Amino acid sequence: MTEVSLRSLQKFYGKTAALKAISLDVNHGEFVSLLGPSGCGKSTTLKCIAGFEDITDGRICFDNKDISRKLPEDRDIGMVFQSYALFPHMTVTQNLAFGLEMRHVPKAEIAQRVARAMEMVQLTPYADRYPKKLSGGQQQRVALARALVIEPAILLLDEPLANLDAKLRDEMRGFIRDLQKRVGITTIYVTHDQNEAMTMSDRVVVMFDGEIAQAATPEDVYNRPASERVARFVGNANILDLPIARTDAQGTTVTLPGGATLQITRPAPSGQSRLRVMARPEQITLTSADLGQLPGRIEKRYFSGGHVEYSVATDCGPLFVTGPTTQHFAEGDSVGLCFDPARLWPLPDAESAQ
Ligand SMILES: Nc1ncnc2c1ncn2[C@@H]1O[C@H](COP(=O)(O)OP(=O)(O)OP(=O)(O)O)[C@@H](O)[C@H]1O
Repeated sequence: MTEVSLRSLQKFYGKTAALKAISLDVNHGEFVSLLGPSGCGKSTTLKCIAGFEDITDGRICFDNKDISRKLPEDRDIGMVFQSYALFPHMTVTQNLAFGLEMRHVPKAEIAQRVARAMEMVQLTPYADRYPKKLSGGQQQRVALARALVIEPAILLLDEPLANLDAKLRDEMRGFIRDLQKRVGITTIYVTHDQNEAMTMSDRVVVMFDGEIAQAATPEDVYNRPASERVARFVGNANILDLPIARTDAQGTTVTLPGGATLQITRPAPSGQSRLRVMARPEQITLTSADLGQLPGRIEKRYFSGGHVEYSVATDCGPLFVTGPTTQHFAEGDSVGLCFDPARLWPLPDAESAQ
């Protein structure tokens, strides 16, 4: 297991700054996802770590050794891409053996390691098949086995599930995560799918415009976003801009339109007259109009299987709320909204000004 450190890593393509001095430590055996919109620099980060792109400035260290100038083949990395990039004229066995043959591993050992890798990804019955006779998920498992069979120190995965249909993607998510835990390999995973990042990772690194906006556990990124932009990118976020009634040792008290107050016990920025707070859709409950802290009217109702989604018009703007299927509100109904102040998250200063 290897620790990966990016130290003030910069990458320019001509005048385009793809990475603006990013720093990140990935621990031994950790599964870290790079998450962000298209063009934010996720793939560039991965390519720099793999050595497929030269870096402009900064350093990349594996176990504290600077490998920034090493050739890709000397970095001890396994990589899986969105396009499986299997050799079409080789069987599954031959695809897996190729990297080991290139490394002049003895024949008997190749046979053993290939058999073990094939078993790991449950493809033993398909050993003699050619890639075009395999499903997308099976091909992706071959790609994964081919990366792992060389027993690399680090596994890099660039949107490996993007070409699979939704059901297969769900299956492969669990499969990759279980395999990674079993093998214990340090893994960096690129995705623009927040569900994928949240369900698979020990830590999620949210990137915008070549910079790291937050690197934290999935729970922290979701419940305690570092900025309004992170809050809006990761899941649905209701942002309420509320006047501060008072700040004291107990926390910050804000006033909702209509007069109800909420005491926010989490630390809030000081010296402001207003506070922007985030409430996730499932952190707001709907009740009858006379009982809620904020009055509203159901504008839209969407049944989505496990729960119901509502768009509710309020004096704080439209709010997105999810509720249980056992509770029924119809479009046009007057409702009351209740907030749990312990779960409201005050957003930092800098973003409040935007
Ligand atoms: N070979 C290249 N030449 C010039 N600019 C590039 C090159 N590769 C990437 N870029 C630019 O660098 C920035 C980061 O690109 P990158 O591919 O890392 O983004 P990404 O987050 O992986 O996006 P996506 O999710 O669309 O793959 C973008 O502005 C992109 O246009």
